Amino acid sequence: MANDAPTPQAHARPAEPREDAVVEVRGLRKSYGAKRAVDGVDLTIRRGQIYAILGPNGAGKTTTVEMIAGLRSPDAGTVRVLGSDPERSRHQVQEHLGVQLQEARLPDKLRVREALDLYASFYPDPADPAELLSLLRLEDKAESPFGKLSGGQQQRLSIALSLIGRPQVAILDELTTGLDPQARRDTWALIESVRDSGVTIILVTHFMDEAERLADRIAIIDRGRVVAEGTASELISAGQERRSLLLRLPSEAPAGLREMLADLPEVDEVSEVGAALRISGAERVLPAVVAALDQRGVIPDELRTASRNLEDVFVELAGAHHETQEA
Ligand SMILES: Nc1ncnc2c1ncn2[C@@H]1O[C@H](COP(=O)(O)OP(=O)(O)OP(=O)(O)O)[C@@H](O)[C@H]1O
Repeated sequence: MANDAPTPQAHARPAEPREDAVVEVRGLRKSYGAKRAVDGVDLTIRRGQIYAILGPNGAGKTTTVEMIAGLRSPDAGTVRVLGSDPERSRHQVQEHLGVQLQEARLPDKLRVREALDLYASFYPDPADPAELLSLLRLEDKAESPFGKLSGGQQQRLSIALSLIGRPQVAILDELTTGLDPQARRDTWALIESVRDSGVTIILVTHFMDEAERLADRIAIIDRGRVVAEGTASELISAGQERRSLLLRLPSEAPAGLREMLADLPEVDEVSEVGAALRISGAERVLPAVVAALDQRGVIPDELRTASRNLEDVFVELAGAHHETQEA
């Protein structure tokens, strides 16, 4: 936090409060030296939602939620959590906000029950640790030291700790990174039950399947800006004029066919998906590919249209410069 010199917020646009908005962010900016990490972010998060902040590594997600949690000072912009500024009304906001930040580690020897009791002691009216242990299916691990828990159990404990103060809003950052597929699915089910118990959840993730599966709304953040916002189906259906198809060529297909398809004016992108090619492009990409194959006497083993998913949206919006950004 060395670069967090407090700066005036004189140019911030005033927040327009909305009735059921629990988090309102307007014109949020934050730089680290010359690096603009967050570059004018607006967000409205309503009560009872799972709201995903989705973006590639380094997009500015963590910096954004750290400002929502009052852990970093914005250079400009406003944040309201339950109507209050998390920096100026730190205690008031922290009482209602649970935060589970990326890769939070506890001392290896600290036992699960001790960790819950310790965190509970920070709050005037904490949740019952026994209830949380049962909600997170950690009852039989209550006496286990943190260092002896599996990755999934450690993750569940860190969720439990973020919920111990009975928060109205919980921020969960990179929740399922490093978990195996079953543990991820278990964690997703758990997050849904936490949302159903009335907690608004801000889920920071770079996993598209996680956002698509869990979130009521999604903000896609790229290079410090919100590049798209809506429900998963809204994001997927915007841009339907683009089409994708899956093509499996016969083994005797002439060499150079892939390059020939990539050069068609209707084709934007050709990528490999297992043994097949995924071809994306303009509305007329399917007839163009069929005609080009027919002209060369190639009969495909398989050719079908592919339904668009959040990954396609993400690649279109944030994918193009992702690698250069990381370099
Ligand atoms: N304390 C810091 N000092 C300097 N630069 C930082 C600091 N924290 C983050 N950055 C830079 O700011 C940009 C945004 O980082 P941030 O962690 O907010 O992104 P992110 O989307 O959460 O990515 P990740 O998932 O990789 O954490 C990145 O380029 C990062 O390198």
